[in-house]
Amino acid sequence: MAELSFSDVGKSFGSATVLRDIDATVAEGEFVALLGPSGCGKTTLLRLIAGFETPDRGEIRLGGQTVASAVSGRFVPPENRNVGIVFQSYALWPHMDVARNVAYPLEVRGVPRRERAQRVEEALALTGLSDFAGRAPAALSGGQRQRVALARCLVAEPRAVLLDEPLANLDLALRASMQDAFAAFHRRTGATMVYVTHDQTEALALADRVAVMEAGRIRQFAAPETLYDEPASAFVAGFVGDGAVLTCRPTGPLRADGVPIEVLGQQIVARGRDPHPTHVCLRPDDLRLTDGGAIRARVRACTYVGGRFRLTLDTGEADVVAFSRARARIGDTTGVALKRPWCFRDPNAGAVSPAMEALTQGALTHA
Ligand SMILES: Nc1ncnc2c1ncn2[C@@H]1O[C@H](COP(=O)(O)OP(=O)(O)OP(=O)(O)O)[C@@H](O)[C@H]1O
Repeated sequence: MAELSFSDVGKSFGSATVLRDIDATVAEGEFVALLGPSGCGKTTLLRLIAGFETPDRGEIRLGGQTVASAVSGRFVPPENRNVGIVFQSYALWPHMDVARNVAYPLEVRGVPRRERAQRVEEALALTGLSDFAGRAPAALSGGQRQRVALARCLVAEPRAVLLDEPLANLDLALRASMQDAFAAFHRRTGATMVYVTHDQTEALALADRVAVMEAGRIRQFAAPETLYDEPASAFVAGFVGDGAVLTCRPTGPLRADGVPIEVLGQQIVARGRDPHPTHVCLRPDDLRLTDGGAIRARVRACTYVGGRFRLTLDTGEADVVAFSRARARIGDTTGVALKRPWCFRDPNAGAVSPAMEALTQGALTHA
């Protein structure tokens, strides 16, 4: 397995730039998800790694070797990259049984029969398919077919495994059990994996780190808990996790315990590192429903989410989301208090005004 890195990679189709400024490194053995809305460039990035597309800018390296470079013009074709790919469509041979499907990449390479049999057996065991070796793909469930595709990819001992929405065709229950299967597969093989999805639950559940993409750019590349607790932009805050993203304004210098801000008419000390935050991310857990809460909000929606209720609350200024143990009636009014939400400066916010600079000067000296 191998490290994968991108430096300043860009890609256009005609006049449309679909990837820009891609600078990232996937460590050897790391499980990374590419997450973003439809059309943000996830599949194109995957195709660049596989060698189905060439970059217009920058360089891609795999295991210390440059596999594509717009600078030197070097390009290693897909068949020489030793990268495994699992598509959502499985792409199995219908006339071959499971074992033969898995053996196929080794047959093509001329691997001797005995070694082939042993490697196929191992791959089937790793994916929990040992009992299905003699079955035809048509006699398998969607999840089992996907595992055959995974075994076939694994048997070739690729330097990296690329997965393009591999669970998109499966029903919800199967998706959950396949997520467990992918996680187990990753633990046992230590494979470097890049997993494309537009399903944030899947990305956050599976990946060591998630690259959140928007309009051809990686907006934040971090561990799931960092994306959730400390989003770097309004886009990431809104795209990952539940809750609301509101504008805020700093009310004083950065302190050791956080940033004084005003949001929803309240002065609070939020979590944060930027002295000039523009936005605050209110996760449901950042809100406390209490009669004494200074913010008055009207219940707009109440849905049961297993063990508790998810409330959408209209504060008059913006809608926020909170959890409640008790069911609430639509139209009821409740008090809301803010805990310590995360605040940040959105990269699109532009320069800090001199007035704002003056207000927030003296960072830490007043802490
Ligand atoms: N071969 C191509 N020629 C022209 N445009 C393309 C080509 N391939 C992709 N695009 C465009 O590039 C953009 C990114 O596409 P891509 O498939 O990478 O997005 P995605 O994030 O994987 O989307 P989805 O989640 O819908 O699969 C889209 O606007 C798409 O229309």
